[in-house]
Amino acid sequence: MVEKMTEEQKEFLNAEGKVVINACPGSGKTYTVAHKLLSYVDNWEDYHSGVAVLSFTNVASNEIYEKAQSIHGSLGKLGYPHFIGTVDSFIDEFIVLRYGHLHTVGKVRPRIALSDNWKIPYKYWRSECNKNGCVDNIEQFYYGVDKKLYKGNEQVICDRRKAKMLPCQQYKKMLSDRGIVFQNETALFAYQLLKKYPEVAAAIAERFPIIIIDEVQDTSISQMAVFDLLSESGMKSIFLVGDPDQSIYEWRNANPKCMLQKLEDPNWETIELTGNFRSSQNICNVTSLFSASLQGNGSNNAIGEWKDEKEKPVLLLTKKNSEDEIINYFLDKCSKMGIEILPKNVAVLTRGRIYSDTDIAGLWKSKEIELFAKAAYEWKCGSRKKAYQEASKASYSMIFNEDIDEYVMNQNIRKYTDDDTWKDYVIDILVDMPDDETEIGEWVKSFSTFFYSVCARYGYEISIDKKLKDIFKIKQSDKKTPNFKQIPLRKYFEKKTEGKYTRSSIHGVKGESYDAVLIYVKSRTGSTITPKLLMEGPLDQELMRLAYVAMTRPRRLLMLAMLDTKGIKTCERFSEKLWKYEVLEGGS
Ligand SMILES: Nc1ncnc2c1ncn2[C@@H]1O[C@H](COP(=O)(O)OP(=O)(O)OP(=O)(O)O)[C@@H](O)[C@H]1O
Repeated sequence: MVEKMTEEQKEFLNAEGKVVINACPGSGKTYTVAHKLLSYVDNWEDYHSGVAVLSFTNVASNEIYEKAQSIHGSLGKLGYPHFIGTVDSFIDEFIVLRYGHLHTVGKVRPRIALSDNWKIPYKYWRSECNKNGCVDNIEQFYYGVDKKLYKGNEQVICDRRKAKMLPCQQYKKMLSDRGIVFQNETALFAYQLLKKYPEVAAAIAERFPIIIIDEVQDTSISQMAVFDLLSESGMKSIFLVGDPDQSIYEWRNANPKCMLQKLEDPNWETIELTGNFRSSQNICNVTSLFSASLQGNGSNNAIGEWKDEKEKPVLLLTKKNSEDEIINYFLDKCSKMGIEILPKNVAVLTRGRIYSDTDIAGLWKSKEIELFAKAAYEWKCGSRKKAYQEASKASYSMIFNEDIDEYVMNQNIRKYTDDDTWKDYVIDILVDMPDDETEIGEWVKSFSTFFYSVCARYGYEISIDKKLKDIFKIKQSDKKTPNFKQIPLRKYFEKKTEGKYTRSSIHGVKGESYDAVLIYVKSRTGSTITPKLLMEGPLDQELMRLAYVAMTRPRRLLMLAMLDTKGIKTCERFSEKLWKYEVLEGGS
C-alpha cells in the first residue's frame, strides 16, 4: 500500500521549535518520526552536529532505524554525526561519561553501576533496614529533582527519621563519594551537572541541535528535567512524541505528567495526531471511553484499512467457564471472521505473567548468571547473534563491574582490548560452556570454574567487586517446585507462548497490532484489572492505561471476557450501543 502522509502528519513534518506531538494509538508514530528524521538527514551538511532520535528501549530505537531504512534505503546516513538510541544511552554517553568528572567528588570519571545485586553492607544496617526490606536493592533508592530521597515511586519514610542521616543515605553518600552512579540515577546526575555548568548544556545543544523523543509518556521527571535544560540552551528544535494514555511504566519511574504538563504549557506548540490507522471505527468508539484524554468526548477517527469493519467489540459474559472454553470461543469467532489463527494475527492477553513450572520466583541470584544461561540457550536453540550479545554483556559486567548501554560498552571494550581478541574470548565462552541440556543446578556450578579459566587464558581480570560464588548462583530451594534444580537449563528459556496464537501479558504487546485480541479479565477483586475497575474506575491511573493499551491493539475484533457483573448493562462504558453482548453458556 502506498502510504500518503495525513495533514496532521505533515504538520509535524514541517514543525520546528519546541513541539509536543500528542498521538493516539495507531497514528503511525514510528512512521512519522522516521520521516521527520529523514527530512533532516537528507540535506544535512554539518559534520560536527547531528540529530538525536531517542526512545526508551533498544527494540523501539531499532524499529525507528529500520523504518527509516525501509523508506529510504539511506544506509550510512543515519550514523555519525546523528544518534539513534535510548534516552538512557544518550544521557550516559553524551553527558554523564563525557562530562561527569566535573561533578564527582574526586573529579573522577563516574562509574555507572549495575542495578541489581546491591546490598547495603552489614556495617550500614540498622534493624529498621531489615524490617522495612531495605537491605536489598539499594539501587532503588534515589534522590529526586526535588532533592528528596525516594525508593521506587515512594518517598522514603523511615522510623529513623530523627537520625541525621539514614543508613541508606549514608550508604548512598559513600557510593557517590566514590563516583558510583546507578543507571536509574544518571538522569538526575546529568541534570545537576547541566544546571551547574550551563556551558556543558550549551555544548550538547550545539552537538545535537535537533532532538526527537519517541514514547515520551515514559520519561521520568529527572529525564524530562535534562531535556528541559537542553531545550533552553540553544537547541534549534525538540519534539516530544507520545500518548499519555499509554504510560504503563510507573515502576520504572515513568510519569505521564511530564508530557501532560507540556501539552498545557503555552511555550510549547501542540500537534495532535488523531487518525488511527490500526483499528476499526467500532473499536475506536469503545476505547475512547477508557482514555483519560478523550473521556468519551468524541473518539479518534479510524482511517486505516479496517476502518469500516462491521464487527462491534464483543463483551463476553462468562460464568464459571474454564480458560480453554473462553479461548476456544474467541478463536471460533476469529475463524468465522476469516482471520487465520496465527501468532501474528491473534492475541490472548491477560494481566500479569503466564506461569509454568520453570517460573521460579527469584531463581537467578544475579543478572550475569541469567545472561550467561540465556546465552547458552540461544547459542544452541536460538539466535547466535543474541547469544553473543548476552555473553559479551555479562562478561563485560564481570570485568568492568558496570552495566551500561551497549554502545558505551563497546567503546570501553575497545579501550581495554582489541575488538578481535574480545570476540575470540566471547566465542570461546559460547563454544565450550556447559551444554544447555545440563540440569540447571549442575550447569551453574560448572560454569563458574569454566568462566574463570577462560578469563585467565585471555589475561582478563574479573573485577574485585565480583565474587564468583555470589554471582554464579541460583536460588537454593523452592516450595512450589522442589526439584527445579534438576530441570535442564534449556527448559527455562523455551518460549511459553508457543502455539497457534500469541499469548502474552499486556506489557508484552505494547506497540504491536493484531487482527483480533481477547482480553481475559480473570479477577473479580484485588488491585488488578477487574470488571468493577473497568466499569467505574478513574481513567487517570496506570491499571486503566494498561487496559487501554490492550484494547487498542486489535484491527478488527476486540473481545473482552469477564464474569457477568451486576449493573454492567447500565454502565455507560459498556453501553449496548457500542458493544455486542455475548454470553458463554456452560460452566456453572
Ligand atoms: N500516512 C500513512 N498512510 C498509511 N499507513 C500509515 C500512515 N502512517 C502510519 N501508517 C501505518 O499505521 C500503522 C500503525 O502505525 P504505528 O504502529 O507506528 O502506530 P503507533 O502510533 O506507534 O501506535 P501505538 O501507539 O498504538 O503503538 C502502521 O502499519 C503504519 O505503517
